[in-house]
Amino acid sequence: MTTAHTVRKVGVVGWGAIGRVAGGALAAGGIPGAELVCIVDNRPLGEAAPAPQVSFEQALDSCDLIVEAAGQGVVREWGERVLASGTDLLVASTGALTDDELAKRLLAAGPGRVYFTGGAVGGLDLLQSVRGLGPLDSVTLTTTKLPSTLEQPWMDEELLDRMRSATGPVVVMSGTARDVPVKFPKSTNVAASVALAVGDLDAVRVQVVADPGALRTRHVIEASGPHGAYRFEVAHVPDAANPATSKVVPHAVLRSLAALAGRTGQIL
Ligand SMILES: NC(=O)C1=CN([C@@H]2O[C@H](COP(=O)(O)OP(=O)(O)OC[C@H]3O[C@@H](n4cnc5c(N)ncnc54)[C@H](O)[C@@H]3O)[C@@H](O)[C@H]2O)C=CC1
Ligand SMILES: O=C([O-])CC(=O)C(=O)O
Repeated sequence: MTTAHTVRKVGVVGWGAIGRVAGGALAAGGIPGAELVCIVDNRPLGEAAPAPQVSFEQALDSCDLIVEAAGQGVVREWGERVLASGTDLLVASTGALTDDELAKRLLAAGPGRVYFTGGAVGGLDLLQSVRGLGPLDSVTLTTTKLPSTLEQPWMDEELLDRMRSATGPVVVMSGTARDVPVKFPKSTNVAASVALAVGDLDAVRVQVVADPGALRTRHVIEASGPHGAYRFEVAHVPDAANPATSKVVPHAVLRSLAALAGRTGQIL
């Protein structure tokens, strides 16, 4: 049986390191079955943008899929309205889901559907599959980045000094996937993504490490339980303009869009 496909009309919210690359590829026809219809950003984008810059409300009128590539605040502020308007939402800032109430509301909202991109980490599909065998005993994530990408307004001078003068790795926070993405909102969404796969924010122990030698951003996921042991390690080249974000992330968004547009064979 053949299925009639409609072209997904995509709006990108956030024209930064992720949005520009993902939106640019969409505008160039890189994802069969999906087209870039509009862009939302709180900064003026000028003539060079490949689709009209519109308000969020206008985007909801013209799109059937919104890609969030702007920050956790946008998911908090707009997530439910996107879904209630019947528009699907692909979320990059998964850290917003550490708020249980918001997560419940988003997962219950509709008729639009919410999706999460795997972003900078791999292995989420397998970790999600493992849930079928029962709970894991231990899940850890260690994220190592350049110190400048981890500086936060809540840090005291002593910690900032240690990070800035470090000659080797410095642990800047240890916590759970519930605590960490709130403290590093632009840098540790991956912790929430691992927790989404495992199904438990509190079960995922996270270490955030600042390392002046981290020319590549590393994420190491280790998990074990009665049924097996799992280890996924990535070392990404950071985006040149925004080294907090790994260069691969817009391509993870594009992969998610290809799956949603449903035009290619796909490992889901
Ligand atoms: N799941 C994952 O693995 C990853 C997730 N992220 C998430 O994606 C977000 C975006 O990442 P990048 O593109 O690297 O950031 P970026 O800082 O390069 O770009 C963000 C863009 O969003 C715009 N923006 C911010 N707030 C807005 C608002 N309220 N309304 C409209 N536009 C707004 C900014 O003006 C900017 O153009 C990050 O903040 C982070 O939460 C980032 C990297 C990996
Ligand atoms: O891009 C990365 O490596 C991870 C990142 O910034 C995030 O999870 O927010």
